[in-house]
Amino acid sequence: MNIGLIGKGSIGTFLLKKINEEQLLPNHRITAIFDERESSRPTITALAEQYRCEAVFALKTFLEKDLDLIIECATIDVARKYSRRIVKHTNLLLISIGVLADTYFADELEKFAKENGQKVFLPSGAIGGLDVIKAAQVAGELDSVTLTSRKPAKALTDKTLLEEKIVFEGFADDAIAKFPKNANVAIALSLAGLGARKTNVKIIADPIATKNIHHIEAEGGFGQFEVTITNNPSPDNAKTSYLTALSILSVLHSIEKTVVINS
Ligand SMILES: NC(=O)C1=CN([C@@H]2O[C@H](COP(=O)(O)OP(=O)(O)OC[C@H]3O[C@@H](n4cnc5c(N)ncnc54)[C@H](OP(=O)(O)O)[C@@H]3O)[C@@H](O)[C@H]2O)C=CC1
Ligand SMILES: O=C([O-])CC(=O)C(=O)O
Repeated sequence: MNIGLIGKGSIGTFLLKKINEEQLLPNHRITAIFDERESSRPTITALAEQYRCEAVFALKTFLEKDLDLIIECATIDVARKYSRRIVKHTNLLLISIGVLADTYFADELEKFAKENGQKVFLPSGAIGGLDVIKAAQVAGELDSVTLTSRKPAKALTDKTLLEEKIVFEGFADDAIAKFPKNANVAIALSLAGLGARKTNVKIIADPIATKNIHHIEAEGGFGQFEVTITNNPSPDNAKTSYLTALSILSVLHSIEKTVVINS
């Protein structure tokens, strides 16, 4: 598969290393990196040279490339800006899943993808248990879902905290509006289950925590479910759990398989 990449941060550079340098997924290769900002030219050019792919500075050129999939690992704003045009040309993997909290945008993206025979892949990111939530929801056997995220205080606030503080309590769509770099998991959970207006979220800034801990509780006709994941942070971005990038590799790994385990 020829892959196009948007985002050269902790996830983007990890993918370049694993896929192009280490060839962890022999059937996949990142063939182009895209960034139209003038200020990014030197970095994108250097990365393209290092990882033997092409640096592309115009969206039109990027979309004309022979790409089977474009991976967005940048920001919600980037996802909002480019996704709808991307799915008119090729498949899209979104990691800034929070963009889909805007239901008008999400419906339009789905419509454009469908009309053009493309898929939108949403990895499980920094959480697990979406298989359970999806299975419970498919026949309406899911009544409540709550996510409690505990992150190092400095990932969530500029203020110095001496003790832990609940910085958000409410629904998932408000969580992502307030914490666009920390609550993508809340929207992934919403999409798997009850939607962003019915998924409860609590975010705790913890001055002692060094890991990103997500606790999911759900119940309904299926039974009760609880899972806690204690994520190591990415080496280059403490806000982002390392598992997020691994979950993208996992989607790529499954994409061409004949026997696929649901996740
Ligand atoms: N779904 C999930 O479970 C999770 C999702 N995420 C989300 O994944 C995304 C990527 O995370 P991560 O790699 O850690 O973030 P980083 O901040 O490390 O990297 C983001 C990259 O996007 C680049 N970028 C910003 N604007 C543009 C633009 N207009 N065009 C092209 N590139 C751009 C940035 O470049 P520059 O620095 O030069 O501006 C940077 O290289 C984020 O949105 C994050 O919130 C994170 C964790 C979990
Ligand atoms: O990486 C994490 O632990 C969660 C995160 O930032 C997000 O969902 O945006």
